[in-house]
Amino acid sequence: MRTAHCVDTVRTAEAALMARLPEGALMQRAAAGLAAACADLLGRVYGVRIALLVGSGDNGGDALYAGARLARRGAGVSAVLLAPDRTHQGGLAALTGAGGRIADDPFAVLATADLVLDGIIGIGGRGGLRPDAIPIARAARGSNAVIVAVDLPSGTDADSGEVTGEALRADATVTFGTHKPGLLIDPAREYAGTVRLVDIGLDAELPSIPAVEALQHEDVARLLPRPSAESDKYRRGVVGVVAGSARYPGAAVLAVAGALRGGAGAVRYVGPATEAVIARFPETLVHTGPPAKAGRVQSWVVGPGLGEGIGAVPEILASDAAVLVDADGLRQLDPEAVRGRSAPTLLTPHAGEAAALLEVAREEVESARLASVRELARRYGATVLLKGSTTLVADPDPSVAVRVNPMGTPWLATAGSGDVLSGLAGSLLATGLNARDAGSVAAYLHGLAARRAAADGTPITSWEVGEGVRGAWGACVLGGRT
Ligand SMILES: NC(=O)C1=CN([C@@H]2O[C@H](COP(=O)(O)OP(=O)(O)OC[C@H]3O[C@@H](n4cnc5c(N)ncnc54)[C@H](O)[C@@H]3O)[C@@H](O)[C@H]2O)[C@@H](O)CC1
Ligand SMILES: [K+]
Repeated sequence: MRTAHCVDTVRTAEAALMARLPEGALMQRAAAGLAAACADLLGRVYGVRIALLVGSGDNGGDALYAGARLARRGAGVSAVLLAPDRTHQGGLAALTGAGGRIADDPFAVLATADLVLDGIIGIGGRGGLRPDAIPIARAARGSNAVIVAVDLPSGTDADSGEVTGEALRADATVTFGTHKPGLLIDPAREYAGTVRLVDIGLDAELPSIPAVEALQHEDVARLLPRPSAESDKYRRGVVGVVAGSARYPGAAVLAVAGALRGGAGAVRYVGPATEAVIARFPETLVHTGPPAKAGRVQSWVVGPGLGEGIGAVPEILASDAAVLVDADGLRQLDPEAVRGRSAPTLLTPHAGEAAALLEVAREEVESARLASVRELARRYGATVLLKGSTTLVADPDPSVAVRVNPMGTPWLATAGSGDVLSGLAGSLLATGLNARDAGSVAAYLHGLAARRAAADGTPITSWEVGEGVRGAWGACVLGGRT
């Protein structure tokens, strides 16, 4: 599991750790890790030209001490001081003592740099880059240098992943002690490049429940259902899929495709697309009457491609099975009906659907994904999976870590991929996973299946994503054993 903590938590943990260490020790650990990561990225240090962008706080201090270490190993290091009268004095002395210098002409230094260390602002920053930093950040980005962000890309918000002004896009970020939520959540995540975590001994001081967490192969392997010797198809769980319409029969087929690969012992399909479903998946149990008469299920998936046929939603919400509501099913969703449920409920909107539920503009959801998913979970008293480039899964209890899916790929932005995801997550619900685990494991398998299918750089279809779930499942189980 990769975990991320918010700034306040990091500050408290750092204070507790610093109280037990000699002064400056923590910054030295950070700088040593940062310098080592730069050396790794560059492949060599001697003769390399490095520009440090140094702001007014300790983030700049980290850059200066790392620069000093690299200068001692033969790099030519120049510091661009953005706030010369408030520069970290110890760091500056270390740099000049090691042969580094202060840049007279920042633009000339940046034009020839091989590597730029962005130490403008770290966790103490508020808002985007200030006007004086913007031309310098643009010159860095316009150069041929590799840009390494210190702790986080300057101008991005550590806690939320929001980018309110201009920020400096990095090729890599070296972060200290723990990930920050913004490094895992778009839009800030896109600015971070490859993220490396430097251990500065903070773990023991951090709370065990992070703000945000991301599953890895072994976590998924641990959560995946496994049938036992006594299992029969009913004990493995039955998932009911209420999807599709005369206009969108394919949504039913794709949701069933996902449901068949999520570990449930049987899939019931209820709706008007029985012929299309049976033609592809003869193993499906089909029913054309109301869902309540379809037979026992442990979970329902309702919504994909329903069009105007959303009349089944209240009936399904009134059942005592776990319920996943997606797509058209999210229209006119009654918060009271959702709140009143005792069985798990998972809502799976994309940004547009989430915006409609929250009655805000889509852009507002996209720019503040973490706040939006938390607000939806709070309002509906349900688990919410907000789809997108970094899919988030929030529990209605705000003290529970929000899961962020690290396995997305832009290739998943293709018609029908959400239908596969909802079937898959609903199937995992039927096997007994709670809503947060079912949603986050489904998003992970779905993303991994898409990545594997698109590994040769060619576009993929939602059908292929469904087909790829088995391979993704296997990769997690095999990877999880190591
Ligand atoms: N606290 C600690 O023990 C450690 C901190 N470390 C480093 O210290 C950083 C935090 O240092 P600070 O608390 O000094 O804060 P920062 O260095 O992140 O920045 C704070 C300074 O930037 C200014 N500022 C705020 N928003 C700005 C903006 N938009 N544009 C320009 N300037 C802005 C503030 O006025 C303040 O002077 C971490 O991100 C990390 O890099 C590491 O050395 C590890 C140990
Ligand atoms: K930074």
